[in-house]
Amino acid sequence: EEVCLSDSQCAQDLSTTKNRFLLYDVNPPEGFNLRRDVYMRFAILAHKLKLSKNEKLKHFRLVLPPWSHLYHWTYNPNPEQMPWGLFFDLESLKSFAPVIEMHEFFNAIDRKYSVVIDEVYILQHFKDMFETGNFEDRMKIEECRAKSHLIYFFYNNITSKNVKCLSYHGPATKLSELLDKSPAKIILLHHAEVALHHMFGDKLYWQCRRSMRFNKELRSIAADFRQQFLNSSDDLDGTILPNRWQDEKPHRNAVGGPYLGVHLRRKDFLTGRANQVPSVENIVQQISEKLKKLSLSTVFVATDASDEEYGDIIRKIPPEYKTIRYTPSEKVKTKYKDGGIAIIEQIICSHARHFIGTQESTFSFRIQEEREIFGFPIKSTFNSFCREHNGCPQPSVWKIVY
Ligand SMILES: C[C@@H]1O[C@H](OP(=O)(O)OP(=O)(O)OC[C@H]2O[C@@H](n3cnc4c(=O)[nH]c(N)nc43)[C@H](O)[C@@H]2O)[C@@H](O)[C@H](O)[C@@H]1O
Repeated sequence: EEVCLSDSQCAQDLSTTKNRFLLYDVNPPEGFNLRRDVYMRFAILAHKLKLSKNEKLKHFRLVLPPWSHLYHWTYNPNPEQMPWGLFFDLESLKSFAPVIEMHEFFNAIDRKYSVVIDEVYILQHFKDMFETGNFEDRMKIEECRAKSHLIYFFYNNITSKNVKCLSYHGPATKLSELLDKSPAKIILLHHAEVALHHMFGDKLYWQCRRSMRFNKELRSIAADFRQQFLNSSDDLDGTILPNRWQDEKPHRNAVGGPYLGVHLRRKDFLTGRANQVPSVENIVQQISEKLKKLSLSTVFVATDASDEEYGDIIRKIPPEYKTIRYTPSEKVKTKYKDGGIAIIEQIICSHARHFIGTQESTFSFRIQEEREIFGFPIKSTFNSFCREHNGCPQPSVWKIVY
């Protein structure tokens, strides 16, 4: 089903008159791992549209917004549009929902030099939602409240003459009502993060999540690093998964490599959430206690901390413990950039015997989900560093469901 063998054949398949295209974009300052969550809301919508009996809805393709100008990433020299296939296993994504890369969309509509989007909807919250306490699912075209400068994925050959603001409250799947009424072939939803999950944490949610496998080369770079520096391999750690996510079965017998994995979110969290992030001394103390308790001697640190702060951590860790951080080669840096490096660090944390993350960081949440897929004991996964003075709230336990 839906297999095309060459680019031109794929483009031909996509350009059939029945096909419609749904594009979406997210609030610019949002980071990579929140964007992954927004993807799931829309992949689940696309999955449901494909199963629909309604001729107007069943031929929708969800166009993946290229990665560009991310607030947390450094670019050298100029930001470019990176496709999803650089970070994820595209075949795996496509086996859950009818998604296509932006370049597949360009080929399909055969308007390479200028793309006109039929209808653009900028999603916004209802103004009165919190005042009136009306949290019913609803949508209504209203005046635009925020001045939104549309950037169209940083392409200068995409435009639209038809831009409206849509006040919205409800799950992304409710947008099928809008898509059903609209005659448009190409629709863009901006501020897509306003639309919520259809159902957070149910079977469909986890199917979608399991289909989000990382690109094979990134997985293999992480595996080599684990093997070389952490004495960790899927064989020994009990983290072998079937080739296809569809063949995964419920299990909870993963052991993990002989190291503690930690995620220390610093940078903008140091200022934006100053009362939440512990000091280096405090972190070192929590790591040392945990290593001792688990009889481990190695900690792998995933972090966006400066070299200076990381150096401080290394200096303060007691000498009987080894601290390891992933340092990418020039080749990895050039090809995968900040996004790929962060993913490699996430994969390494996902394979640790025990994990401690940063409170309220979606980067840490995604690692927790990955560990649920690998089948780790709950206790080894849902842990956050305690705050300096403000107690020790722990993350919600969202168990995998099959
Ligand atoms: C303040 C908020 O923070 C939220 O961040 P949060 O949930 O941690 O999760 P992310 O959005 O993924 O974190 C921001 C970015 O920082 C880098 N980063 C964070 N931790 C690490 C790490 O351990 N290693 C490496 N290599 N890179 C890291 C990475 O590029 C990541 O995508 C944002 O999503 C929101 O949009 C908002 O900005």
